[in-house]
Amino acid sequence: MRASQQDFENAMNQVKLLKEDPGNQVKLKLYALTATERPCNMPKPIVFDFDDNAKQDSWKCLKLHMVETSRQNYVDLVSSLSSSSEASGQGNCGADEKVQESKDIVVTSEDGITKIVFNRPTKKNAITFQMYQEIMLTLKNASTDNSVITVFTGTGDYYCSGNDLNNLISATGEIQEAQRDEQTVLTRELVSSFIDFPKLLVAVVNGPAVGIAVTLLGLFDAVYASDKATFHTPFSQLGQSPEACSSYTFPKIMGPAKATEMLLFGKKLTAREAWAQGLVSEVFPESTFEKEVWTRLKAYAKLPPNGIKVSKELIRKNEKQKLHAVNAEESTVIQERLTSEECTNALLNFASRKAKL
Ligand SMILES: CCCCC/C=C/CC(=O)SCCNC(=O)CCNC(=O)[C@H](O)C(C)(C)COP(=O)(O)OP(=O)(O)OC[C@H]1O[C@@H](n2cnc3c(N)ncnc32)[C@H](O)[C@@H]1OP(=O)(O)O
Repeated sequence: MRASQQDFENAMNQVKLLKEDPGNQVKLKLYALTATERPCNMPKPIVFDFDDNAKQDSWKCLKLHMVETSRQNYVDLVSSLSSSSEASGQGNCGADEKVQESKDIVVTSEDGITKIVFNRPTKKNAITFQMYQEIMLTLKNASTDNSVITVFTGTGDYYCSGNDLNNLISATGEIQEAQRDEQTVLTRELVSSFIDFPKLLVAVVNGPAVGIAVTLLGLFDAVYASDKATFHTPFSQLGQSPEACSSYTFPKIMGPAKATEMLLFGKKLTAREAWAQGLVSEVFPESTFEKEVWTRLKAYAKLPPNGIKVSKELIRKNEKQKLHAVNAEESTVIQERLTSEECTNALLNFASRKAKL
């Protein structure tokens, strides 16, 4: 069946909704296929010297055939573009239905950069169970979308205050036993998705970072920090133990003695101290932080993506197995810690507002 005028008009509208630019070659082809729809001032071709009526009829017939064929070709081409755009859109985090809808994790994709924003400023961007799920889904999508770099950052004055300590506490202020397992499983799965993430992963640390928001940084490829950022892992104060492979990555990055200060004593580092210890790639003055970092990232995102991907793979591949083993081991300890009296008291104290860092 030939494409109707309506099919053709629908296809013209569909082109405007394509998620990806089809490129100049395709655009030219689409333009050419609409030529028969546009008025043409060129004289009609006189091939044979038949009488005028016969020429008119034959021209009308030819024109109708050209119009129908062009319409059909146009509709077919747009249809193939739409389906390939949808297929790649499934891996496009910006286009993902759930992630797009979330208010606490905001995802955008532009200039080759997938930006994942902790967006819960009234709670200092603390990570809820729902946010754990959304981050994992976003990373999964970002690993196959068109972006070159994936960036985490925060809204408001904090980068992220870590795990939401209310994840385990009921509305009446009691520890919810059933949530302990969920917390352990989610933490392990989240960390796994960072270990396996194949593309460049960059943290733009706009303000204080606490707990798991800090430990995960050991799995990033680059960490840019504002000079008002701080880095704090108060596990001992919370009766907890390190996660996100930090029991392995931190001693490796900064040496065991400095890692002990952070992970065991809960020493809070300034951005410059974190840089001096190798956890942060570069520190920027707060006044120029956003501008400088995003200009730089946009330039990096123009680098050939496949070269970057294989280079990251080379740097990380020998560590992956070890990191997964560490993740598993840390999860076992976290599970134990969550049932400990020390941790229970710390969580209840936080819930009753007796404790703050
Ligand atoms: C529990 C199992 C964990 C397993 C996985 C392990 C994960 C590791 C971690 O990440 S542990 C979490 C570490 N984070 C913390 O301990 C931070 C706790 N928060 C604070 O100490 C303070 O809120 C602060 C220092 C981050 C900020 O203090 P400030 O005085 O500037 O602001 P408020 O305290 O008034 O905070 C504003 C509101 O935000 C809520 N909030 C902040 N952080 C968290 C958090 N991590 N979890 C839950 N809620 C948080 C805070 O309670 C305020 O809420 P309110 O306005 O309703 O009172």
